[in-house]
Amino acid sequence: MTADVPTLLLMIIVTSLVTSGALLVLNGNQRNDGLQYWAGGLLLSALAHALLLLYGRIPYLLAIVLGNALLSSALASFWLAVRRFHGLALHWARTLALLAAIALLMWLLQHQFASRVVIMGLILGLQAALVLWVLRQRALGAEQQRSRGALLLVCGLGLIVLTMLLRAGAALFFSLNIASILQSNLVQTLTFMVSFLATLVSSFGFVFMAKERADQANLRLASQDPLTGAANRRALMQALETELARASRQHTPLALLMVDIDHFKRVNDHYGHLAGDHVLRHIVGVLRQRLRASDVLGRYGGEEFMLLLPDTDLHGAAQLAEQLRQAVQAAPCEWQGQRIPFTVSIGVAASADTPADPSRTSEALLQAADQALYRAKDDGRNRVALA
Ligand SMILES: Nc1nc2c(ncn2[C@@H]2O[C@H](COP(=O)(O)OP(=O)(O)OP(=O)(O)O)[C@@H](O)[C@H]2O)c(=O)[nH]1
Repeated sequence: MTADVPTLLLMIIVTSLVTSGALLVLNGNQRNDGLQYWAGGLLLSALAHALLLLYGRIPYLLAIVLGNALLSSALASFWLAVRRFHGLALHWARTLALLAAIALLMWLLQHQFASRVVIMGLILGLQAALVLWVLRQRALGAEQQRSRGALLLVCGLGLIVLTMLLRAGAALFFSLNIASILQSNLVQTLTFMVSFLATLVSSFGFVFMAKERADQANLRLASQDPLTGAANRRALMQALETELARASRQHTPLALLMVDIDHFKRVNDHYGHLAGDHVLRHIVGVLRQRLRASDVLGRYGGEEFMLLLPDTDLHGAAQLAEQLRQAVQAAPCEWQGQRIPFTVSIGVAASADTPADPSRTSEALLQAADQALYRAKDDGRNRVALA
């Protein structure tokens, strides 16, 4: 079964052009995730296939020498896109040297179709394998392991590697029985059919990867306090409900600490609001150093922070609260060469470990910790009070 090669080439050209245009519009000028390199690669691929399609009607130099160099530069552009996506250096000199070498080889092999097929098959296959190599190295990161986009991209690139190596092998060990790039046979049909599919699949994969990254960034923004980087109030409330449900299921205690900076207004009035902001970031750093990975720290509002301590009872939480109070006092904040001493008051509450306990609602726990905090303030500040 064979298909008309010029038709297949046209399909690749149109698909590459449309996808490239869509990517350029989608990307705008804002993002830096390599989409513009991928779009550039698709444009180069469209141009390369157009030149190959014109073989016989335009000079050999344009159709084959430039056509193959552009084909290789399309894959080089995909490689640059993936490197840019992962924040790796872009090796322009190596890329240009490869393209020059391909042009020279194609010129030297003017009358040897089979040799050209073998060499280009090997080069393009290896280039696609190089892109896979970058992805493999990065797959160790947590973000990539779960990425469905990366999986699609790997499938598309894998198809290119396989097809190009099979094409090179077919030309090397069997006769292709054709004399030009535009003639049809099984190998030609498979090559261009799979190239068409691989272009689509890998482009979808790369766009998904960019989208997944943007989604993650949005999720982070939606759950983070922009000033301190701690969880924001919305994320805190969500975590409180989740942890309460877990504590209830597993019959474990859950502690909640309300940490409030004492006389923070004076810090602002005396050192200025920027210094006040710096103190807020500083205290998050001090608190974080003493927490477990499962603890949740967030900014409840203004100069008030909330800490959720899973699997911790009132006694354990009170001990930690006292350590935190002392740590804050012992680590005054440095701001433009000045030391800004400050203290905190902490209210501690915990849900008991019996499922029927009425303190197992978020409102009850919050209210208890809040009341304890106000007692700590009333009793003179810089202290811990238990609910
Ligand atoms: N710099 C800065 N200040 C903030 C921010 N959010 C709230 N504040 C300030 O925090 C101060 C809170 O003041 P108060 O509620 O009177 O509390 P306090 O001065 O800490 O007194 P006590 O809590 O009673 O010890 C106000 O001056 C707010 O302007 C912020 O994001 N940055």
